[in-house]
Amino acid sequence: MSFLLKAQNTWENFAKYKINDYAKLRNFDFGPNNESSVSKLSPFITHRILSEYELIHDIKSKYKIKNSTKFVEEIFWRVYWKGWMENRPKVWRNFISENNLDFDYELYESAINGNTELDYFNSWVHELKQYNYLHNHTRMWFASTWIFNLGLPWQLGAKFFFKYLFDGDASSNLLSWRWVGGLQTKGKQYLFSSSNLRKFSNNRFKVEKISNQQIFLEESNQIPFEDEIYKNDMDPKSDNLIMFENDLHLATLKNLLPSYKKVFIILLKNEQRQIKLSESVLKFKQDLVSEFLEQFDNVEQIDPYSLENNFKNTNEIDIIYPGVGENYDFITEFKNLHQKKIFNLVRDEDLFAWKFAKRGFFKFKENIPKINQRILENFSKK
Ligand SMILES: Cc1cc2nc3c(=O)[nH]c(=O)nc-3n(C[C@H](O)[C@H](O)[C@H](O)COP(=O)(O)OP(=O)(O)OC[C@H]3O[C@@H](n4cnc5c(N)ncnc54)[C@H](O)[C@@H]3O)c2cc1C
Repeated sequence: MSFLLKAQNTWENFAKYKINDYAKLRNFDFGPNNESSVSKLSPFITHRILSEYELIHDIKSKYKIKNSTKFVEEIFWRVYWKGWMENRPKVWRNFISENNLDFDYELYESAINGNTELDYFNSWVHELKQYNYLHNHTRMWFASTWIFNLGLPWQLGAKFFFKYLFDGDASSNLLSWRWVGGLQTKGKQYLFSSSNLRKFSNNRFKVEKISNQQIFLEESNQIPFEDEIYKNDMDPKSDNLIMFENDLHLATLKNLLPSYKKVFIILLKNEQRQIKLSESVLKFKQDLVSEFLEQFDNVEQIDPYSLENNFKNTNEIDIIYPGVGENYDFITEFKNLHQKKIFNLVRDEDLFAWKFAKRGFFKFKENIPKINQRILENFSKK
């Protein structure tokens, strides 16, 4: 079965049979081999096999689901994190350039190998490596244990997640780790109790006491707002287009791509990444790209190293804007090295929603009805 079909089936099944219980059950992690209360759509949403906005549209117009507030809100957490990062891309740049971390290397090694004294933590490490996924509550417990119990740098935890998650995403991952650590909502750390762990793991993890160290993370530099991104739109400006594996949204790209002379897809290799990915994640990404390629005659995957050669005689290139993260860093470096002009194509719904993500989620949430309205308007034009 194709990934697109698998994604659509998973979504349909969830929307028809599970979304009603989502608010009640979403915090329970019943374990990787048990029926899940959450959608497990994140690997697809992260690569835009399904888009956040089409899910919202389906909920409102196709399935007409009434009891969906909590699920819609969670989808909007993703949109909010994306927007927050677009408004403050320096957070990503600081994260990538922070290489002088002071930590206990032996403890770090035992953490990433699942050999610590904490059985529950070890089991999450093995689960992450085996399934390339963790439930949201488990991600919160994991990050809290990593930072406050083991005393390891949050940046290394975020990189460890990137390496193994099929849904690894610059904004959701980084900002969630910062949120757990108390950097995102200043002074508000995420700590959990043994009773919380016992209840929401459905009695799988029974621990006497969760011990934490007194750790207070601080950020020395101010993080300025940036607004360059809002100068973009979705209109083609050149004859050639570059896209990346984290936006393969067939429904909205199928009309756009044939209008280009040539479209190139780039999937970065580990040598070109600041954060190295596991073989399984790279393979998953490659499989998604290969499936996408089959849909078009003028789309070709190219080796990132051959970019210079392919664009020897071209100065202007459009890209499907991949968001703050490794892909955008790569293309920015290429642009600067070879003096190219790059035009970012950014979707209207993204631009519309992101501008509300300058402060906390609760301010953003007040604007969800406006964003929903915009989604419905845009879908009715298509
Ligand atoms: C430390 C930490 C790291 C994380 N790293 C990532 C990451 O790299 N990529 C990623 O997509 N999510 C990340 N999340 C958010 C969240 O855990 C996952 O999106 C969710 O668990 C995916 O499972 P699901 O699709 O079954 O979620 P569901 O509960 O079914 O939610 C549906 C969709 O809503 C979005 N969503 C739900 N909860 C959140 C949330 N808290 N923040 C942002 N979006 C959310 C996702 O797109 C998800 O697929 C992280 C959370 C934490 C605490």
